[in-house]
Amino acid sequence: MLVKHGVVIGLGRLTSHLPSSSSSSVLRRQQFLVRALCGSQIIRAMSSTSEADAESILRTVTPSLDPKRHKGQAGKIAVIGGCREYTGAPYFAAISALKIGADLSHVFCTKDAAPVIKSYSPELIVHPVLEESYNISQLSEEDQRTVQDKVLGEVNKWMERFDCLVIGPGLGRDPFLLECVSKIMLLAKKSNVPFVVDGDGLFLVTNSIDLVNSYPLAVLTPNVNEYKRLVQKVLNCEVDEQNAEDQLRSLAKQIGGVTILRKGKSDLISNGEIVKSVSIYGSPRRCGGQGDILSGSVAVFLSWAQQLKQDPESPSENPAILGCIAASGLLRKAASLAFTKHKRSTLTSDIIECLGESLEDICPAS
Ligand SMILES: NC(=O)C1=CN([C@@H]2O[C@H](COP(=O)(O)OP(=O)(O)OC[C@H]3O[C@@H](n4cnc5c(N)ncnc54)[C@H](OP(=O)(O)O)[C@@H]3O)[C@@H](O)[C@H]2O)[C@@H](O)CC1
Ligand SMILES: Nc1ncnc2c1ncn2[C@@H]1O[C@H](COP(=O)(O)OP(=O)(O)OP(=O)(O)O)[C@@H](O)[C@H]1O
Ligand SMILES: [Mg+2]
Repeated sequence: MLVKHGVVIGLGRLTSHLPSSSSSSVLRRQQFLVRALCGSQIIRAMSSTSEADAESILRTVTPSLDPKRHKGQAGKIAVIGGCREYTGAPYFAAISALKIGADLSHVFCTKDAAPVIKSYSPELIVHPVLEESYNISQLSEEDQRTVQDKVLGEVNKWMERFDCLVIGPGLGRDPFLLECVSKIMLLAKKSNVPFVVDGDGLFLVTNSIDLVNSYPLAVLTPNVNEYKRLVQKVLNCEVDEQNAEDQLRSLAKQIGGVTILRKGKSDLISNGEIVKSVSIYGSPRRCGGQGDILSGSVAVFLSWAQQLKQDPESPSENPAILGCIAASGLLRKAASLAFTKHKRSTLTSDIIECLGESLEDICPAS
């Protein structure tokens, strides 16, 4: 629409110097060419614009609060992330999942990060199971393997209970830890558990693309840096802003049809076939942690969209695409509301506080 307006204004400017009553064939031809050019721009802009109706998708995928449902049916999410440096990111992702309506939210993090994350919230179930190199470097190779098996055993005993994992917020880049996480991805794939890969999970995946290649239940949520690295690695070229939609489609196709949510001024979403955008006005504040809210939210909406799939009346679109659109729309609405209240001091926690009110506005609880 904005592009359309831009073109219409441009047309007015371009033709304003031409006398409207001119009978000169040259002038008439110029006017015709200008209109034809601008007209085709409008058509091109409209046909390439694939803005999703995020509010309507939010209404479709959000389940009603049915008293017959038991704990767990509205979603069990697990975040794999949280290390010495980063405790905020996994907390933001996990608490956002609960605030949107998931029933249970787990965090699998390192031993150092666990007490800190627990102290942020008693609502989260925190497993201090991940290990970093500095803790095991004095061990023999065999003992290191035993530690890794123990970590994987701890995660795997829960795996089938989860509706979706979020892999990467605040994970860090420790090599031993990332090796364990790559094996956690293999376990999730074996159990057909969907996962959202974000933050340092994307660092891991970009260097080992096979971890997600052709897994239809994988969603990648890169920010500007993470996207650049993915494009360079997978497509062997630079990011092309002029052909952003086509490039995203090619990237998702090249990784075997995984869903990619490219974060930015507009969020762009593709599974290698369709491309959708979500451009609802959000917030001009770019404080850290908003991507973590998004990854936790995608996990919840994806799980809800998966449940809907069992209903023959359900929308035919891929649950991962629906989950991404719903999460992006809700985050932007909450960010906008938080900014109205807090202006320059808006923080990620303020946006999390607005998730409930924003969802309520679209899908009232009763
Ligand atoms: N409150 C919290 O706890 C929050 C924690 N957060 C968590 O932070 C982690 C990184 O995510 P981010 O978004 O800062 O990564 P991004 O924009 O690609 O990098 C920016 C620049 O930093 C650099 N760099 C990063 N890590 C590096 C490393 N280990 N060692 C060396 N360089 C490193 C990076 O360099 P490059 O990747 O280009 O080599 C780039 O230049 C991730 O786990 C995220 O979840 C966020 O969610 C926010 C809230
Ligand atoms: N320039 C922008 N204008 C409006 N919204 C934006 C802009 N850039 C990002 N966003 C919104 O903020 C959300 C988070 O994107 P961002 O690029 O900040 O992620 P991130 O860097 O991974 O965040 P985090 O700090 O949590 O790691 C996106 O879903 C998007 O909707
Ligand atoms: Mg991030």
